[in-house]
Amino acid sequence: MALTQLNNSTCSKTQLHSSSQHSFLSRTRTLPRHYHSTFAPLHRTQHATISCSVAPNQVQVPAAQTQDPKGKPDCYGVFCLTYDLKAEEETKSWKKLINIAVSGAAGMISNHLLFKLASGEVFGPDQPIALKLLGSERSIQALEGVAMELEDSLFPLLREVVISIDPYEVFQDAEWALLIGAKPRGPGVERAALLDINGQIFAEQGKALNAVASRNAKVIVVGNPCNTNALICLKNAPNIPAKNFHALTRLDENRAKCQLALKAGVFYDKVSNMTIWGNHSTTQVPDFLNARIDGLPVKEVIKDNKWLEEEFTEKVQKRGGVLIQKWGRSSAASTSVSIVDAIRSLITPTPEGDWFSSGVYTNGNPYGIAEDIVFSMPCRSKGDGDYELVKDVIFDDYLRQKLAKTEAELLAEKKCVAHLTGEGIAVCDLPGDTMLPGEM
Ligand SMILES: NC(=O)C1=CN([C@@H]2O[C@H](COP(=O)(O)OP(=O)(O)OC[C@H]3O[C@@H](n4cnc5c(N)ncnc54)[C@H](OP(=O)(O)O)[C@@H]3O)[C@@H](O)[C@H]2O)C=CC1
Ligand SMILES: O=C([O-])CC(=O)C(=O)O
Repeated sequence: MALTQLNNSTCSKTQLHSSSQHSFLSRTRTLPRHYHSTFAPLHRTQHATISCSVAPNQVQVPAAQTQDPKGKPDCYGVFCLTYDLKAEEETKSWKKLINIAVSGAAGMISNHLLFKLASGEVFGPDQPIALKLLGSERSIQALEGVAMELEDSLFPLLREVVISIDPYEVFQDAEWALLIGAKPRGPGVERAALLDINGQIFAEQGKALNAVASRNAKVIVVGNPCNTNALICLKNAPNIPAKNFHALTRLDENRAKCQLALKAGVFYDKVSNMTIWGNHSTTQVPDFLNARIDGLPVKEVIKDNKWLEEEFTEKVQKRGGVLIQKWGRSSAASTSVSIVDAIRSLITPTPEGDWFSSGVYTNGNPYGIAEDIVFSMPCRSKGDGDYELVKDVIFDDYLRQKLAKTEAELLAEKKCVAHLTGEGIAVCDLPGDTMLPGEM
C-alpha cells in the first residue's frame, strides 16, 4: 500500500493516551455506557476501548489524533490511518464493509481465527471487514497484543479494529457475532455450575446483541456448552430471529469425515452428507446411516457395522478429550478452521445433494426432535446467510435411540438454565454420563 501523509486527522477519540511502547495506540477508560445484566459475571467497573479504522484514499498522521465530540472511540493503532491503496481500482469493486464481532478474542481459537478473517479467506477477496474484539479486564493487555499483531500483518481488507470489554460497544451493528469466550471447566467445577457461569455470559451477550447488533445478525456460539449457551443467547435476543443462532458442531462433522475417510482409505473430500445430530458433547451422534463415501452410502463402503456403531461413534464423540490429553489444551487451530467452514457454508450455496451440520433452534423441525432447544441437524444454504433443514434423511432404530439420548441431555441442560432463559426456576438434574468433548 502507498502511504501519503495528510495534515489533518479523522481518527476521533475520547481521552486518548499514547502507549509508551506503541505510539499509535490510543485508549479510553470510562464507566460503561450500558450494563443490563443482573448477573455480573465479569468485573465491569470500567470499560477499556482501543480501536481503529481505515478509510481509503487518505492518509493521516497518528500524532494528529483529535477528540471525538460524541465520545465514540472507533480505531486502534494503524487502523486510525487513512491511506491510498496501490490497487485503488480494485478497491472500487469492493463490497460494503461488514462488522464482525468476536468474543474471547484473546483466546487460543481466536488467535487462529482472526487472521483467517482478516486475510479474506472467509468472506472473500473483495469483502472489507471491521473486527470488533471483545475481551475482559483479565485479557485487555493480551487483546492489545492481538491488535498489534493484526496491525503488523498488513491486511488490506482489514479496515477497522476495535477492542473493548463492553459487549454493547463490540456488538454495535454487528452482522456476524462469533461467540468464543467462555470459562473452561476446571477441576472440581460441577457441570451444572459451568452451565450457570457460562450461561450468565451468554445471557448478557444475548441482551447486548438484542440491543445493538444488526437485526439480521448471524451468531455462531463456540464457547461451551455451546448448544445451551446458544439457546440462552437467542432467548435473550428476541429482536434477532432465533434461526440466526448457531452452535458450532462443524468441528465434529470434520472429525467424523476424517475418520470415515481413514477407514475407507479415501481422501476426505470423498465423504459427504455428514450429519452430527444433537449436542456438542459425548452424546453427539455422527450419522453414518445417511453419510456417503464417493456418493455411496457409508454402509456399502465400510461393511463393518460394529466399527461404525462403536469405534467410529466413540472416536468422534471423544476426539476433543483425546486431543486435550495429547496437547494439554483443547483444539484451537482445527476449531478455527471449522468456524471458517461454518461461515462459508452459510455464505456460499451448498453443493447439490450435500449438506452441512449446525446446531440450530428446533422450531418446526421435520425429525420429531423436541422443540425449543438448540440441536445439531443437517442444513443446506442458498449462500444468503440463511439455511433450511434437509428433509430427505432416513432413520433406523439405532439412530433413533442415539438421538433420544442426546435430546434428553439437551432437555436436562435447558432445565438447568431456566433462570437465564426467562422460563422460571432452574432445576438441574443432568444425566451422569454426559460430558463436553473435552472431558473424559
Ligand atoms: N464448539 C466447539 O467445537 C469447540 C468449543 N470450544 C470452546 O471454545 C471456548 C474457547 O476456547 P479457547 O479459545 O481454546 O479458550 P481460551 O481459554 O484460550 O480462551 C477463552 C477465552 O474465554 C474468555 N472467558 C470468558 N469468561 C471467562 C471466565 N469466566 N474465565 C476464564 N476465561 C473466560 C477469556 O477471555 P476474556 O478474559 O477476554 O473474556 C479467554 O480468553 C471454550 O469454551 C471451549 O470449550 C473449544 C473447541 C471446540
Ligand atoms: O471441551 C472442549 O473445550 C473441547 C471441545 O469442545 C472439542 O474439542 O470439541
